[in-house]
Amino acid sequence: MVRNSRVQRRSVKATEEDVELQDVDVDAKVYMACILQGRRIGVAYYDVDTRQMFVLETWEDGNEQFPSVQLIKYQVKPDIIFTSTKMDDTFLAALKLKVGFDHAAVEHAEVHEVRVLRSSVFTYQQARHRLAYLWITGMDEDFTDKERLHLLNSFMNLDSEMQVRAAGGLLAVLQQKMLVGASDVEEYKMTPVQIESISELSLNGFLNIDAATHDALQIFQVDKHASSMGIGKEKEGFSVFGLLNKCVTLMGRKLLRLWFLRPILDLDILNDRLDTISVLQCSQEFLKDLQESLKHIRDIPQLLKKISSPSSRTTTKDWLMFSESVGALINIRAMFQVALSQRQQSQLPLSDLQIVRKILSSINEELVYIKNLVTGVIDFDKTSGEHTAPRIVHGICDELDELKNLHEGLPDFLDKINLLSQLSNKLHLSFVFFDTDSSVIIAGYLLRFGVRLHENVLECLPDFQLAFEGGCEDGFFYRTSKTRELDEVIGDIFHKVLDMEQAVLRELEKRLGEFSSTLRQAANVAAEVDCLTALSIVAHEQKYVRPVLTEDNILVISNGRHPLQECTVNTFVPNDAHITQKGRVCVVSGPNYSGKSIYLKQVALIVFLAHIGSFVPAEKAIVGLTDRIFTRIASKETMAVSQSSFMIDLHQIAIMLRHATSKSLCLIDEFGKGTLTTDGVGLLCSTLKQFADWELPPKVLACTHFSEVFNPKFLPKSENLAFYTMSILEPDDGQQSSGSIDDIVFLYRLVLGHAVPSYGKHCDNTRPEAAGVAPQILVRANEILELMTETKNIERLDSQQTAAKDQRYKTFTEKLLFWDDDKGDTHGFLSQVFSHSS
Ligand SMILES: Nc1ncnc2c1ncn2[C@@H]1O[C@H](COP(=O)(O)OP(=O)(O)OP(=O)(O)O)[C@@H](O)[C@H]1O
Repeated sequence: MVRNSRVQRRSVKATEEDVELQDVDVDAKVYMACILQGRRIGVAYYDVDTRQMFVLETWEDGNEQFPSVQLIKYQVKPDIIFTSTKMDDTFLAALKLKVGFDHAAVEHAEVHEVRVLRSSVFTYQQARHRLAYLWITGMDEDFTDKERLHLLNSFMNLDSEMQVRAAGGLLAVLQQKMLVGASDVEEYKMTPVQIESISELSLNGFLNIDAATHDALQIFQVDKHASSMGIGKEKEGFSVFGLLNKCVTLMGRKLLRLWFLRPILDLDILNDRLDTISVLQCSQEFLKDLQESLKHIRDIPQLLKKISSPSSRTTTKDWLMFSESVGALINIRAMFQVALSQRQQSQLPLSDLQIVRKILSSINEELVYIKNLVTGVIDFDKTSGEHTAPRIVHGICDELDELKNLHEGLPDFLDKINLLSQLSNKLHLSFVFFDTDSSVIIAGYLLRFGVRLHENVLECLPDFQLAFEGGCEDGFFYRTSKTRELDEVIGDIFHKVLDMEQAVLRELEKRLGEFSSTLRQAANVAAEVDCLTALSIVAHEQKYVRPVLTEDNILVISNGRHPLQECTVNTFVPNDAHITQKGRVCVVSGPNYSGKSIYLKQVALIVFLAHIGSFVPAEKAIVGLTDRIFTRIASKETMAVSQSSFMIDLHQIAIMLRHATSKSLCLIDEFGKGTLTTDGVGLLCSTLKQFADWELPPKVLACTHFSEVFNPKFLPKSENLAFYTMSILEPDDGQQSSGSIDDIVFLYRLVLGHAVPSYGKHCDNTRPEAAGVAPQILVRANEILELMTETKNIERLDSQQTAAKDQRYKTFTEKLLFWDDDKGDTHGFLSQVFSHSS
């Protein structure tokens, strides 16, 4: 019954969409859907031949050609791309662009079609609904909705909104064309076509990191505003981004965020960034000066948008910021020119750096012209306030100058007339001028009398006409032939001046529009300089070193540190990592609190930072290019599918096993502890075995408390497996442990070998105490542990209450034994016994 109603609901939706989807009359090999929201891009594509669907969520950097989209198109080669009606023209143009890496390739590139579908096809709810009822090979017919959703979640992350929306939109088209079936519609069940698999697409050229990994590694951390309701701006909390973000411009911050979101694999670009940091960090003085100049650069693209928009009015402040920004750009160029002339002899010439070339070519003479143009037109001295309309300098237009002179002399002129008129007829009258800004909507010159003119007087003055009375200048205001004459001769000078100034401003804005691409390019270069300056400052302050990036599939770190953790402890113990051909699956054991998780994360963070082009917290690091970092670290509630913590863990492992390649880095932190120990051991050992069986496994770092992993019956020996432990100092063998925290010294040092699993009681005695666990619980835990180790019976725990009860029962039993029914008083005996027991 329930099932039928669902079929009905679905059919209604299908007909609504059919209105538009009917038009999809193409026969293609590769169908793709691509949508954009803010800077997030969602992509899904389906290959008809292999019946595989791929999804991807990525970020764009604001470049109008959308390079990631072009890269995906180049990789996927779609015949048709579907997108939503809500996409803007720039994005549509980017989707339509033919792709190829040189002119000849573009010439010969296949033309693909771009079709726009109603935006509702791409809503998250509809998309998720469609995905939820999708038939994928391997799905059992008996699967419940929940089971199907769980399986789907192991194929793709249902929390990634954009990829879900793109996939849903694409499915609408595919279902319309009967290319794929849905599990809840009978007629589709007849169609044997199913999707073979759904996978997350790895974007060639990028180190792919999902949100869970960002979270686990604390790459970003947003703190809500401190106000109780969380209202207000969010700010970056204690995170790797927060640590490295020493940018001083908004554009720099945005770009650095993008570098963090999309670490790259291009060795040329990465090495160039590293070269730049090497050079810059040598001169702290230069870095300081550079940041001083950068601070004056505002969000140039935003200012340009305001300047070129016909609907928004610019203020003096906008022009001041614009002029200062251009001035600062010119200053930065000058600083590099001076540095270039001084550093010719140095080992790494500045002129070899890409960023220096960009500065010299993008911040060119045109910017000097722009700066002169703006300061030559806008009168920054003559403004009445930052938020008022800008004024124009003298000397731009003769007519405007004349009017301005007249307007400036107007108060004197009116005073003279007033004086004359008062002298001539001794009446309290004056010439006043109202403009439209005044509370009275009247423009022009009026004659003011302190009293209303009598009708007899007005009869003698036929050209006098009462305009109005009162107003802010108390009195009676008349138009006369003389005031009309004044209107005609000098008129509304103020507004004429404003109009003419606006016209000059529009001309200036138009002129600047011609240089908008130069300005944008210069702004992009400034953002890059800001990011590199920030990374150089951090590299110097935190004593990071330059990593060696290599195509070889290895990872060698000497004395690596955790960038965040080292800021929070007095002495941080550095550790090595050595992953080359053998022993790529590293199992790290050790007691609680011995530094296992920190070690895993620090290795991943060093790899991550190297792919941004940053120096890394280590003494030496050779980092092989990595395609993805996977994590099974802290379980986090997910909104897309209601899952238990253990289910989330399983999904993370499933995604890892499905998508990892030899070039991936996988972090597994205590997988299997969220279920029965036996099940957990089984799952962990089989996962590690699966990786160890590869010819060249991914680089795996797994930490665990399960001692079974050392038993070859559970985890067969393999040269791909390597065992490490976090060393601790225990009391000498002969010495009796008091079981206190002081007995163990955590050395936080990774060494080869196994951890003998006798740490339990030490750990139980140490950290839980620190975490506020009551001492009696710890004592009892120790007792149980010891009895279990010695395979003895665990006796009942005696308390005062149980002892009192025991005593009562004992007394009762004794009395019962000595009682003789023939001799005694039965009634008295019973009342005595029951009064005791009650
Ligand atoms: N290399 C190090 N140098 C100094 N202190 C460290 C180091 N590594 C870890 N620590 C300290 O030890 C604490 C615990 O580390 P971590 O969480 O990695 O332990 P763990 O072995 O993973 O514990 P558990 O098994 O309980 O998860 C950290 O919060 C930090 O204060």
